[in-house]
Amino acid sequence: MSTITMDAPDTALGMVEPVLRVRDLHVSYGSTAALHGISLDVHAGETVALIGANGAGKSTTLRAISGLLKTRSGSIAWNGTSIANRPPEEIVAAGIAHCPEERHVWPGMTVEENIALGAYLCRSKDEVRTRMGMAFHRFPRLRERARQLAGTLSGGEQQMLAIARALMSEPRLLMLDEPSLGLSPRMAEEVFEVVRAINAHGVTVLLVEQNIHNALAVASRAYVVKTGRIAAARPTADLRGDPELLKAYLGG
Ligand SMILES: Nc1ncnc2c1ncn2[C@@H]1O[C@H](COP(=O)(O)OP(=O)(O)OP(=O)(O)O)[C@@H](O)[C@H]1O
Repeated sequence: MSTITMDAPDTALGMVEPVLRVRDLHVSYGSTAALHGISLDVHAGETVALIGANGAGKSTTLRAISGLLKTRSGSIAWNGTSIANRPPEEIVAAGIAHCPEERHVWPGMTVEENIALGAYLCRSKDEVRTRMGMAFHRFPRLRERARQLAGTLSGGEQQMLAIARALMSEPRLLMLDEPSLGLSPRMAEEVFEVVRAINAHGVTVLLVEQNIHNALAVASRAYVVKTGRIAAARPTADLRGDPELLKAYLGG
């Protein structure tokens, strides 16, 4: 397996300026290094997956992009502007939303109240109402349960709720961390249908997913993350059609 050189275009998209450009990113938890030079590009309108074993550094990469973790070195550019180490709320305002692995819905609050939490950047009640209407239009199942406590929703519904809340900031890039975690295959398929629909509406998606089948089905390109580094960058069609290649990257 060869390590790719990120300055060389890894697809035909390499000729187009990416909306998100990460270069040589190093991140540590205290004195323990987790990322050892991650580089990746995401282009407008793409769905890109980060795949790899547990502990490879996928979630850490998303957390650094969304400003939840400080970077030690390297760069993160969003539409050509550096966002590395900016406060998370500034990054949300710039158009990047992060739906973390732990869904973090507030169980004692209603569905409606949980969604409204995503609207903290809205300037008026009217704006909140309009975006709430759009959220309920997109997620009719949540509309039916608007007054229900979030803690009473199924795992899949809670995931939809977390996505609906993230969309309240009207992001241009939605980062999803393990959206199918703990869901039944049917529920996971529903969540991925939602992801496809969001992407079809022009939102770029960066996805971390342990379920390789789901990741390769929804994304057009994938980065394989291995011990804090990018081991490969491939169109998902290549990986779908070549189980041996996938095995070589992911180790079985
Ligand atoms: N809060 C933390 N404190 C200390 N080390 C951490 C913390 N979170 C992650 N790590 C370490 O950082 C490395 C990368 O972890 P990360 O969670 O980014 O991996 P991942 O690829 O997302 O895997 P998973 O699917 O298990 O979440 C691992 O060695 C992990 O143990």
